[in-house]
Amino acid sequence: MMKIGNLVGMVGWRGMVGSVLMDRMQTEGDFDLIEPVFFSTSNAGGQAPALAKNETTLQDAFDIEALKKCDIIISAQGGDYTTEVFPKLRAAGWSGHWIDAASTLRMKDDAIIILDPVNLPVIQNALTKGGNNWIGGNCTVSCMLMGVGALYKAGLVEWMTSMTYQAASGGGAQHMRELLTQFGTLNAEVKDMLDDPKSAILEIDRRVLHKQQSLTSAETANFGVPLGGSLIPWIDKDLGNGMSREEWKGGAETNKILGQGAAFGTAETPVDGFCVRVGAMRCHSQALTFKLKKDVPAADIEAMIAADNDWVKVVPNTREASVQHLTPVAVTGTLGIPVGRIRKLAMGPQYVGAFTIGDQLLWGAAEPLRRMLRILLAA
Ligand SMILES: NC(=O)C1=CN([C@@H]2O[C@H](COP(=O)(O)OP(=O)(O)OC[C@H]3O[C@@H](n4cnc5c(N)ncnc54)[C@H](OP(=O)(O)O)[C@@H]3O)[C@@H](O)[C@H]2O)C=CC1
Ligand SMILES: N[C@@H](CC(=O)OP(=O)(O)O)C(=O)O
Repeated sequence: MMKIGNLVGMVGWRGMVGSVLMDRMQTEGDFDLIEPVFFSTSNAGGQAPALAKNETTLQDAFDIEALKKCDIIISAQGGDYTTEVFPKLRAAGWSGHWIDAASTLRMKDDAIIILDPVNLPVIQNALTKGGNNWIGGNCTVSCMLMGVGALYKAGLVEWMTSMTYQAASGGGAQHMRELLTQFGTLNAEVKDMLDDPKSAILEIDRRVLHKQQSLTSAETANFGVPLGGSLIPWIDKDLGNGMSREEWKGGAETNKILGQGAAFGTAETPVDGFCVRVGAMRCHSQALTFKLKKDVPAADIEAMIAADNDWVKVVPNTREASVQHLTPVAVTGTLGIPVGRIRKLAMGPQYVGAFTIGDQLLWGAAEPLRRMLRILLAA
């Protein structure tokens, strides 16, 4: 295989996912290895970030000729951009490597969902065969597999169901702002009563509910309904069969990442559950139930999970450890993937429960992209 060049187009670098990506790339010294070219959909000709080396102005992210010069393009710009630009770029004969955070191309036959601590052999196999479309997985799926991938790799999982608690950031920056604004609005509504220790809690509750139920459409513009002090049991599109698109991704993407299913000539592992938006900021949490193919002692399960990769951490199944280390507040901004609450369930010795959390902007979005860049540069 020919050495891959290091002219790397950066698209979507100033968005929320892009900013986390830029931060991680600087921390890990990725820019020392590449010649970055920064693109913009809104400010072509403007000043590129200080990290730019030769090309210090922003290039037009819709200019196919400019994009074609890149050996590798990393996009965190979003699905609409991918839908518009990627086909034109390939149609224009570009054979470079496309690394993308958006879901648009994930399930295409010629695309690999990248999560190298879990599926490096799948990635390397595709690279050897000339693969050049590398797509980051759904945040919930990626964080889940970083935590409990060991059980899948060991061929132990008969099926898994996940109940998710997904953060506001999954919807984007405006959703995070909306959640915090709602919290502020609710607090303001009862501030006088909270300041008075003798005030009646049921009256506070009544006032909060009334406020939640009377939020204006501007105050719920992003989520569509109140999230502050509530939850939303549906994420992404309605597939019309009772399933949300986010729930569908759980099964489809998990199997594709693991290199199993019809496309690989093997059976799929059933993975299904419910995806729920909660008032967390940027960590997705999930309660998992496994049916294992055989009875494996809980201590062995813990040991397998702990040994799987450098980021997973088994949290002892005690109250103290769980409330300290198994929360979005403890995990946000870190690459750590804690897995706790591991225990056999009442249904029988093959049934195991676990709870895991991941920062959905790190392992859930940015980190697999920059690691794929490193894999390409080392190839
Ligand atoms: N949000 C998430 O949790 C996850 C998102 N993804 C995917 O990543 C992609 C991007 O998501 P996300 O980062 O949330 O999108 P953002 O909306 O934060 O950024 C996308 C683009 O919007 C433009 N933009 C316009 N106004 C601003 C502003 N005030 N600040 C920053 N950028 C601005 C920028 O483009 P320009 O510089 O060209 O103007 C930017 O690159 C999507 O495809 C999404 O599916 C994947 C996993 C998780
Ligand atoms: N859908 C996820 C965020 C996301 O961007 O997912 P995907 O990359 O699969 O579209 C959420 O809302 O939490």
